[in-house]
Amino acid sequence: MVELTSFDDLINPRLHGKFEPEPVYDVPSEAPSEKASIALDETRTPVVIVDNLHVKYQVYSSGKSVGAAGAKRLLQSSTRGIREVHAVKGVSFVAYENESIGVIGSNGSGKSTLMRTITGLTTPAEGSVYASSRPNMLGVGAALIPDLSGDKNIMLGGLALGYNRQEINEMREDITKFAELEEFIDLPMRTYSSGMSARLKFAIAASKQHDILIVDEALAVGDARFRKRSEAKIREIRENAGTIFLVSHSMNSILDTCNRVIWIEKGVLMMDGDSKTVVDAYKAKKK
Ligand SMILES: Nc1ncnc2c1ncn2[C@@H]1O[C@H](COP(=O)(O)OP(=O)(O)OP(=O)(O)O)[C@@H](O)[C@H]1O
Repeated sequence: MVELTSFDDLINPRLHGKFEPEPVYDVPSEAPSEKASIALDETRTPVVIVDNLHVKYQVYSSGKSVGAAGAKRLLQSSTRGIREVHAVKGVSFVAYENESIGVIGSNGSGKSTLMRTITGLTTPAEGSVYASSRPNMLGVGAALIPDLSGDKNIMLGGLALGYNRQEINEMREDITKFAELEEFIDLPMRTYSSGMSARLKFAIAASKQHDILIVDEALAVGDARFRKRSEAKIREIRENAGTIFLVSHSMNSILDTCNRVIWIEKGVLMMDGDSKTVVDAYKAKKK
């Protein structure tokens, strides 16, 4: 059984000489809701534990999310016009090593919010997320620069993933090949079609072996053929002892790639089980 540790420990272990199994987040609410008890399978290695997770957004009624300036205004006189969106409502589950978990649900059901909270990008209102290592969202988009060539962007993306120059030089041919951009790799990325950029981003991000990887559908774009190859790559990452979450509206992708599915509707966990059972139940409900 692995020791579950907090993000703080992962970020700077030297600051945490003594191991204290703190949750990634633990924000007690004034009136805690009844906690669902989590059943752990003792025979397998848990890598992510989501315990009674609630996520809320504060939004202006204009639809804008409340940023730093908005939060300041919240402290001032009128708070009218601010609405709360309760995007994830008491979700609990345990993900184990080597699982490939599909995350499905209607538009706006809370899938991306749940994934962002697992990676630590979004703070929960209540509940906890525990992880054995830092979960990574597949994507290096933010690190890339459109005016630079695909090749230079491989270097940038690789550095963003933590590789050194020599390692990137050894990988660049494989990445270029996987992205099918051999003839275009010296051209600026802004001249690429959206499919070509998506392929390059996927190829760079997937070059790293992630222990816990989250793939949001929006990133797994490209044409049908590339989609098949990216699915195969996802399976390969999984086989190398990784755990993968795949958010998708394509039930075929989910059935081809995942051995377990979590179905969320309006922020509530509807079903968690083997892919076919959950996808069938979801399809039946959607009819
Ligand atoms: N940054 C944000 N600020 C305010 N509300 C948000 C924010 N992000 C998401 N929401 C709201 O939270 C709810 C869940 O959204 P989320 O994006 O997690 O759903 P989703 O299941 O991923 O949707 P889709 O399938 O359409 O991508 C929605 O009501 C959405 O409007």
